[in-house]
Amino acid sequence: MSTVSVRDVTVAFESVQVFDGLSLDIDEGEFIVLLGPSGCGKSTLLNAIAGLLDVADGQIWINGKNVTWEEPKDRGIAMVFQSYALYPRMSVRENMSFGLKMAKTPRAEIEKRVTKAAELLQITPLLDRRPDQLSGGQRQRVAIGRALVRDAAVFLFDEPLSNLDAKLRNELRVEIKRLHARLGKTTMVYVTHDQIEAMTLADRIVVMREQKIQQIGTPDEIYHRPANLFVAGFVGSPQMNFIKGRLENTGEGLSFLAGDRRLSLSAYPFATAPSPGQEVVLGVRPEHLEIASKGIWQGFKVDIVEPMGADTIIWCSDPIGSVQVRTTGSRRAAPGESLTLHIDPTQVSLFSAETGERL
Ligand SMILES: Nc1ncnc2c1ncn2[C@@H]1O[C@H](COP(=O)(O)OP(=O)(O)OP(=O)(O)O)[C@@H](O)[C@H]1O
Repeated sequence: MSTVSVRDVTVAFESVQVFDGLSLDIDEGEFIVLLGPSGCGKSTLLNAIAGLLDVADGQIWINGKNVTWEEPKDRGIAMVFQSYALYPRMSVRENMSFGLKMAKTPRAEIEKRVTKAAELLQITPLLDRRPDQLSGGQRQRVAIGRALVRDAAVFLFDEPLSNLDAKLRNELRVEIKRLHARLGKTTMVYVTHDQIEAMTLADRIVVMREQKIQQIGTPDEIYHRPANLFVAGFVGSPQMNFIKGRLENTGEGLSFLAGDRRLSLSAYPFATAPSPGQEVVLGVRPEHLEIASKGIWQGFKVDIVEPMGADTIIWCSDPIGSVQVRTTGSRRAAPGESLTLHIDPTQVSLFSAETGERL
């Protein structure tokens, strides 16, 4: 059953139309991440689900109920924003209780929920402190706790970790994942432009660009079978290598050709019927360019070597374009050295040069 259903939604800001009939179904208990560059419409979509802005057309359903015209507080959702927005003069306990008090929840029930949320987030020892006596990470935990006590079926997060330093962000990311697992059936919709957060947290990622959904898929699908050149280039660091070329029928069946480089595509799982002569872009992840002792892709010249600890990134140049190779941390190479690369054709992605769509 879908917990959140966005049906053919259009949003307009005065003269600017943001979505034109956007639809998305989110299942009960799913962790959905909305991922995309600044301005792609992630927050607008989240705010439309939350009821913080009106839709011009279409419907929003939450828990089997049409909530398109319901107030945010009546939608069965809880939100966590980038800025914690805690009340500075109230203790953590009071901050977490405030919304429930306003809703006239009985005192014993408030106490029970705050105790449980504090335990889940490991902030019980902080309950009597004020926000200015907390670190950034602790404040964001309190903000999550304040959402948690609402016992909502759907949690909406808008870049909740982007104000934190890298170490805290990693810690809290793991906490959020653990929280989702513990809560079981709670649906989470999480906005970020950080692909690591998206890959590690999501059951499914929704990749957006210019207010349109580009692809919806598991992190594995998004990473290994990107639907188009945009998704392929946006997800993955270092970025996927792109090599321009064309499809040709050779003695080995259909092949990719770029300059005098050739790759047999007999094992490539084409999603659409390929046409020989077609201009294409070959996409290959840096970790799928293997340094080999022999092979047909010889003579790639090493430009720069970046030792990263766990792995090494080697930048190579070639008449067909420059590529980045990800190899083991202990591998070294000298600038000017010549490398032979092996590519497994089942690990590559092919895109139409004309449309950018996956072939
Ligand atoms: N109040 C508004 N009035 C006019 N245009 C708006 C308004 N809010 C958002 N937009 C436009 O809608 C588009 C989507 O914005 P949105 O904030 O949803 O993007 P985003 O992906 O969340 O970006 P960011 O990561 O920078 O927050 C942008 O082109 C933005 O300029």
